[in-house]
Amino acid sequence: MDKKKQVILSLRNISQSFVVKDEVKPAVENVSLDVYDNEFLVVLGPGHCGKTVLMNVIAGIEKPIEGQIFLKGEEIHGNDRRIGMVFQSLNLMPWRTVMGNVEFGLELAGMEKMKRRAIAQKYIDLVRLTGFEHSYPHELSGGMKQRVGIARAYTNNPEILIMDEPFGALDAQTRYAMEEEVLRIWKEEKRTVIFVTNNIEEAVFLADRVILLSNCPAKVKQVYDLSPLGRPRDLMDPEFLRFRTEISENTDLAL
Ligand SMILES: Nc1ncnc2c1ncn2[C@@H]1O[C@H](COP(=O)(O)OP(=O)(O)OP(=O)(O)O)[C@@H](O)[C@H]1O
Repeated sequence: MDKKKQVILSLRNISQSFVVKDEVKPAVENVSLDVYDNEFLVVLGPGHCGKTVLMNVIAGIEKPIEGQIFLKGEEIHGNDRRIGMVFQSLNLMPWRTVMGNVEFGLELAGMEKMKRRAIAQKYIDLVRLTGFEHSYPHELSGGMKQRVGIARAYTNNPEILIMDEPFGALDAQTRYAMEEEVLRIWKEEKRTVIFVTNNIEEAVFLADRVILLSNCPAKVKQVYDLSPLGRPRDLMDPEFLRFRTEISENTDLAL
């Protein structure tokens, strides 16, 4: 069987809701999906549709009111270290250097210094921050901070990496550059990536498959297989534009 098509993560009937001023407000409704090993999956949806809530549920930060999550066929409950996360607001520790931030997870896990430094250095090199090991977050540009966040996540050696709108706060040029970078890193250091965005072009540029979510509460509206596009992708290619238009016409407007 094609290795790419092995299911690594399954969501079954995931629902999440919150009580706001005595009213139950659903945020995610009955989401079921399979994620394949090593694929680049993009979860696309309008603003405030429930994307972050869904990612928090997968990462075990929130417990869903209904549904099950299976990792490699076994049900998981809550946080699992095989699932890592890169946030838009990176939560870098300003008092720690790039190295200090990247090695933090391994330090917490009690790994001795030489060993954890070697692993952290590998990922600092991978994200092309070699030479900035001793810099502090305030000395870095937005794109460089994202690189630190990516290196930190990889250093913890997750099998699945969730990236929740990592480039939402970047200017357009840096964003394009980081999209290329994230694909380069994914090709060099294969992991399953679940990348969240509300940007259709970004989704079509990056994804093996796009999961299109509806407006809040988030439901799976459609799944698009973009493998016919091949890689690298050209934003002006007629097939690229056809997918972009098709997804755009099917996307709910953010309320
Ligand atoms: N802890 C909470 N309590 C109450 N409501 C919440 C909570 N967390 C999320 N929500 C609500 O759930 C809905 C979905 O939020 P979520 O952050 O998942 O959206 P999103 O799709 O990630 O949006 P964006 O693209 O703007 O980041 C929103 O209406 C939000 O206000």
